[in-house]
Amino acid sequence: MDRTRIVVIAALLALAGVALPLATAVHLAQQRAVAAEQRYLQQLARKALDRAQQSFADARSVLREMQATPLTPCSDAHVRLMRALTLRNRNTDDIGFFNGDQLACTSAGAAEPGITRSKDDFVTADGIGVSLDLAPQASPGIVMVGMALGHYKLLIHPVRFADVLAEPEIDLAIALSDGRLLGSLHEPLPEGVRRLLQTGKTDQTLLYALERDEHLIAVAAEPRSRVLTPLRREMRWLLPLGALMAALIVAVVAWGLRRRLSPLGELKMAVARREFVVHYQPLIELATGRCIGAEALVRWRRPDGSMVRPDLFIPLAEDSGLVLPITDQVIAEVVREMRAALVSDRDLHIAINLSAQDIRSGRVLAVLAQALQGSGIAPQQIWLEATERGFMDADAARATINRARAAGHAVAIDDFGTGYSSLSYLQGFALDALKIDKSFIDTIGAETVTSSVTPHIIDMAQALGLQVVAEGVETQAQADYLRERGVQFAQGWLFAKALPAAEFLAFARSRQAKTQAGT
Ligand SMILES: Nc1nc2c(ncn2[C@@H]2O[C@H](COP(=O)(O)O[C@H]3[C@@H](O)[C@H](n4cnc5c(=O)[nH]c(N)nc54)O[C@@H]3COP(=O)(O)O)[C@@H](O)[C@H]2O)c(=O)[nH]1
Repeated sequence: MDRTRIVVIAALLALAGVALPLATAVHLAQQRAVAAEQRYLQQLARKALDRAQQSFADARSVLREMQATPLTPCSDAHVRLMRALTLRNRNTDDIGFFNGDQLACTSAGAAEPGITRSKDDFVTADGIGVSLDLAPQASPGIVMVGMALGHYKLLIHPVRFADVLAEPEIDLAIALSDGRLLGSLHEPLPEGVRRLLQTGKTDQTLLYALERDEHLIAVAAEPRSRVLTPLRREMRWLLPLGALMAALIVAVVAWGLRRRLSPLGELKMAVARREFVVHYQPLIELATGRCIGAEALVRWRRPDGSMVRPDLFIPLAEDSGLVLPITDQVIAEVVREMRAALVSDRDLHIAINLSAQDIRSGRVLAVLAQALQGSGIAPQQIWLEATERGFMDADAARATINRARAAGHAVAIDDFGTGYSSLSYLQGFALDALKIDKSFIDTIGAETVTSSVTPHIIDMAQALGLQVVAEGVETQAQADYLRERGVQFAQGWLFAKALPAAEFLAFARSRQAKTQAGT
């Protein structure tokens, strides 16, 4: 994935990371505010139902007391008792005694003649007859609820059934289970609440709670706009929390982006995606001009097709330990690309660069053995190169070199002369070849201080029985000089740069053809 795509994805993630917690905070605040209001309405509805049940219970006990009195109906004492009970009981507004269906007297005294008893709308399980919407002749314009037992009927003002302390915007109402209104806190009752009592449903503008018992339904309702107050309260703490979460997500995204776009992050991804390719720099036998093999040189091919030179990422790969999987990928590529050529030409070899860590751990040998298994490539056809840095841990290096050679590989010391090791130090290691660094080859023919070192390195290497490879040969004069001094092999731009597999194989074939033709 290229940098632009990564940045775009990170920006989208950051945007989502801001939007999501903020939207969640608002949504949560809304839910909590609605739930809080709902709970409050539920409490009010419960209280209203309790209040209505209390009204019924009080009425029932007054009626029973009157039923039980031995006083002569409508006598002074009887009327006094009815008045006393009316005054004492705040759920009773008037009591009447009926002779047959004619009202004989009330708590106010003898009744006007001709007032007949109205019919009950329903009878409770304990025999109390309830009549709604009574219009007593004694108090015109007022609608009352009547409750009757035997000869007695008492009147209750409807507001007593829902007489609960609540804010003015809240509507409280009590109805019979069939929806007929018994009483409400405010008059007139809004249409939405009336519909709610009758159908159990209403529009979205109301927030409400219902409570029921066997006979009654209590409703508490308020306009949905009232939620704004608790909503603001919830937002005061949830929004900062959402903002904090958003900031955290943005910080994590920014951190991830920095990591991902850091050179190490990019290299890790490259390893995971196996973005490494191998080029092959031909190795020439100076005496014959024949191509006897190649050095495998890794390149990092970025998703946009650009190639990154190894000296730009190998040091980071070595510092981070990523060089180990990179070596593994180089081995796999060499086997995949060179298998056929190596099997058909047993004189051909490929040299693979090992890092200091590969040499120290020695695990690369198992990886190599497994890659070669069944490939038909002879271990002798794979040379291993290590720089002087790989020899710092002498015991580990010695063990790895010995195991590599025992497996059949030739081992060369690379970039010789650039480190601190001397030829005598190298005597302690069983090596096959020494590659003289380009910086020494560059001095050939030039009158520099280090010019005299190059023939000395060649002589000492030969004395130690090592094959000598000259690196970075760029001129024919250098090649001639090296051949005259007995250096067997050379590589460098004089012959060819590092080439992709197919080009290298074509180069090797044409070189073979030329040497066979004797040119
Ligand atoms: N651990 C591993 N290290 C590796 C691997 N592949 C490469 N490397 C190391 O990276 C360094 C740079 O390599 P590269 O850019 O490929 O350069 C090589 C040649 O292209 C260059 N060269 C060869 N001939 C000439 C020449 O005539 N002139 C000139 N200016 N440059 C030339 O030299 C590099 C080869 O170096 P060496 O390995 O020392 O033979 C380099 O240190 C590589 O070792 C890998 O797979 N693993």
